[in-house]
Amino acid sequence: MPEPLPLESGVALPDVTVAYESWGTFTGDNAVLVLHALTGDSHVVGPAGLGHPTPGWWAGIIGPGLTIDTDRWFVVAPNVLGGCQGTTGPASPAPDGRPWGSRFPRISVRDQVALEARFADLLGIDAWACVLGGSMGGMRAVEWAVSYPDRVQRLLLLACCAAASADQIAWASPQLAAIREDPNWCGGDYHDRGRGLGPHIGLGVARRIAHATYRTAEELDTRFGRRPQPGEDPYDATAPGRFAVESYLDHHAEKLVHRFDAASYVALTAAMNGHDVSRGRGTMAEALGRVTARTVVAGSTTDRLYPLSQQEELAELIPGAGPVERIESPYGHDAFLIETRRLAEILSTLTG
Ligand SMILES: CC(=O)SCCNC(=O)CCNC(=O)[C@H](O)C(C)(C)COP(=O)(O)OP(=O)(O)OC[C@H]1O[C@@H](n2cnc3c(N)ncnc32)[C@H](O)[C@@H]1OP(=O)(O)O
Ligand SMILES: N[C@@H](CCO)C(=O)O
Repeated sequence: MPEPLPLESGVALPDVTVAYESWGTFTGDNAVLVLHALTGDSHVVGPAGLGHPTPGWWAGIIGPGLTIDTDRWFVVAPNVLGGCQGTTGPASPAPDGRPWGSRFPRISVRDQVALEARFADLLGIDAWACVLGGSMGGMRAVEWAVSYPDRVQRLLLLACCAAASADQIAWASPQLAAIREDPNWCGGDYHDRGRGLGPHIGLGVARRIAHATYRTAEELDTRFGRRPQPGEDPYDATAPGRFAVESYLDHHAEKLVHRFDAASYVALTAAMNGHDVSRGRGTMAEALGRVTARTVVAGSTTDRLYPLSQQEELAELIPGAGPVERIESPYGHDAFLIETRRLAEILSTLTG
């Protein structure tokens, strides 16, 4: 970006880069903005590989002939400000050439959206035909519709909230502590210490905590029960092995540690904690009353982290939004990534 980005904190962030992916052709009124979740990225469509750590997280929904048909829509997925997939974040070089590290300024969901609005300006997109996102992506989507009502024509809010709750901040708290108390955190200035010398243990602990909140007690019980991980014995007195569910969480921790930066995890989690679309805008009803987009709100019936009551609040206070579209799923919060058939059904009411 040619100009520094003024942040809510009063700091101006220089040399901001936005990395993004897009599919389809822009015809002036067909742009769809897809906003990823905490550890997601711009890779919404396509296989893993070629620099992409995970396969596209909505590959079954977006593409030629699919629900968001890229023969019709121009789909844009930017990587978030503060993340680690190409858009400026704590691991990016500051103007002095060294990683920002602890010097990376505090950012908010509003700052992330302000950058995305500038990015839209650069692409020549005055208004999005649709903005959609789940979880942290949903926080940005609702912030977009409140900050720039005339730039959002349709809105899909998935598994998200109008303001982070005390419960969500509480779950984030041990995750942040695990990273910051890892001796390799080094106050946030570990990026130039060399590969393998970051706070990987802390990030892994954070992911284990988070991943358990993304799923449900019932699913974990049904799927893993009290089974030991094959070849391991949790009752071995000298070298206790793991239960299968522990091994499962270890696996998700290890995968994240290999693809994600701990300082981004901290910066993004802090931004999510600060999310409150009504901050400085009167009551929640007044803030959400600014939305003019045709809106659909959807949530998972078993989401214990972003409970359906949060989506009910959004649906109730956003003018014209119908009742919440319920995603009946055993998968809790992660339903917005897994239940693609139901998601396609919900999306087609907006983009079909
Ligand atoms: C909107 C966004 O952009 S969000 C970002 C999306 N991507 C991610 O978050 C990546 C991390 N993954 C996840 O969060 C979830 O796996 C999802 C939501 C993407 C998919 O969920 P599911 O399909 O239900 O996958 P699930 O949670 O069962 O995990 C499967 C993995 O666990 C492994 N696993 C299952 N049981 C065990 C066990 N007992 N021990 C070790 N590993 C295990 C599987 O082998 C599989 O490994 P792989 O992913 O390396 O192939
Ligand atoms: N699996 C998702 C869940 C958070 O919404 C992520 O890692 O971003």
